[in-house]
Amino acid sequence: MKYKIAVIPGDGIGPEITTQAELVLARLGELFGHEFATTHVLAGGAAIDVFGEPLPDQTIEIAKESDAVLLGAVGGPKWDGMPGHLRPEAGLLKLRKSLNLYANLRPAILYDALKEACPLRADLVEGGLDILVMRELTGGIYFGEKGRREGPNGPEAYDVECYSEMEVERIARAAFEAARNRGRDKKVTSVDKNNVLESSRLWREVVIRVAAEYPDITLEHMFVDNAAMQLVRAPKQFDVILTSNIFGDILSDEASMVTGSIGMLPSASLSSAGMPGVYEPIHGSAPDIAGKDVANPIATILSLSMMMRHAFGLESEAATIDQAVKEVLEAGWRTGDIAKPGERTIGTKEMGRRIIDALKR
Ligand SMILES: NC(=O)C1=CN([C@@H]2O[C@H](COP(=O)(O)OP(=O)(O)OC[C@H]3O[C@@H](n4cnc5c(N)ncnc54)[C@H](O)[C@@H]3O)[C@@H](O)[C@H]2O)C=CC1
Ligand SMILES: CC(C)CC(=O)C(=O)O
Ligand SMILES: [Mg+2]
Repeated sequence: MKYKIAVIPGDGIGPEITTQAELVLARLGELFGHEFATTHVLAGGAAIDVFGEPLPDQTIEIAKESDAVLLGAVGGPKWDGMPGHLRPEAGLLKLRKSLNLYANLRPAILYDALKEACPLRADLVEGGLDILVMRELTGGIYFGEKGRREGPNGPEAYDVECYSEMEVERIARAAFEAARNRGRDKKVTSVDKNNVLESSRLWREVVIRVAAEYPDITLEHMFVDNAAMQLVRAPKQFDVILTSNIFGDILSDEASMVTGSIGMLPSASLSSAGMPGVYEPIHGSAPDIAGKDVANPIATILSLSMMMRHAFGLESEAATIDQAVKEVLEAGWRTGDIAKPGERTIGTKEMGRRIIDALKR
């Protein structure tokens, strides 16, 4: 079978990690007899350099014609001085909006072999961790009205947090469905700031309404400040965390570190309108380590596993990737971000090669 995949390497470590993921994809295709046909397109700083804008129409068109999109990361100091709407990050937001990718699934799993990379006390993560952050991705403050103006005390700036009932309803439904299908604690923790924000009060009302359709799922509510604390105090209490765009962005970075490193967390950004999903690591372009062959490619490789499952329904192929990653970690191979002090480390390319060698049908 042929699958069309648009690849957006992006900036910084983006090209290094997507290269490894593409090599995994090629080997997986050989093993299972699929043709994964990739087309490279530009977004982010790389697109600004060529086209003068962070998301050219051509990239959106090719993405829309594809079955799935694999993305590295965008952004970097070279483009930091650009006006907001022309920055690399604006291209990523536009891509998410253009494809209506309102549901961002960020699974934070602590692998057995990485227990020691978790900075928390061993008893807090005994038995492992498997949290799904369900982040709303096309609404909220990242997309609200923004601007500069003259205020009573001089120049000021504003960004508006706004959610419609429809936006909350569909992401809540995605979270309850996920909690049901995961078959774990069947619990959704909705994270908001309902004690202060009107948008959070609407969020909570809608979530409670949707919860009535899921009597088998336990719903609890938590303020975001408490959630940030609870994630390091007692992370095992979480099954599915349902939250807004900005809160999910922040909490998923925190959750990633609880599982060892931000270099481990994949994501799937999905729509329900027949658009292709975008599969990408949750981390950024890491300019501090770009071009040094030290970035961990596992988050990107695990994003491919999510692509196999969510875009193509290829469960065995997804399990093959997951198993290969597990075996390589169990064999003790580590990039710098998941290594103990003084432990021998391998680079991006070698980690990719070892995962490819471990792929077995
Ligand atoms: N999805 C995307 O394209 C995202 C883009 N960004 C952009 O990335 C740039 C850098 O942002 P930061 O705040 O530094 O976040 P970042 O996630 O790029 O890096 C944070 C820290 O984690 C490390 N790190 C990240 N990924 C790693 C990996 N795979 N292996 C090992 N270490 C890794 C970095 O070296 C850095 O020390 C900015 O321009 C930002 O706007 C940030 C987040 C997401
Ligand atoms: C441009 C940012 C919103 C990207 C980001 O930090 C993320 O999606 O995690
Ligand atoms: Mg982020």
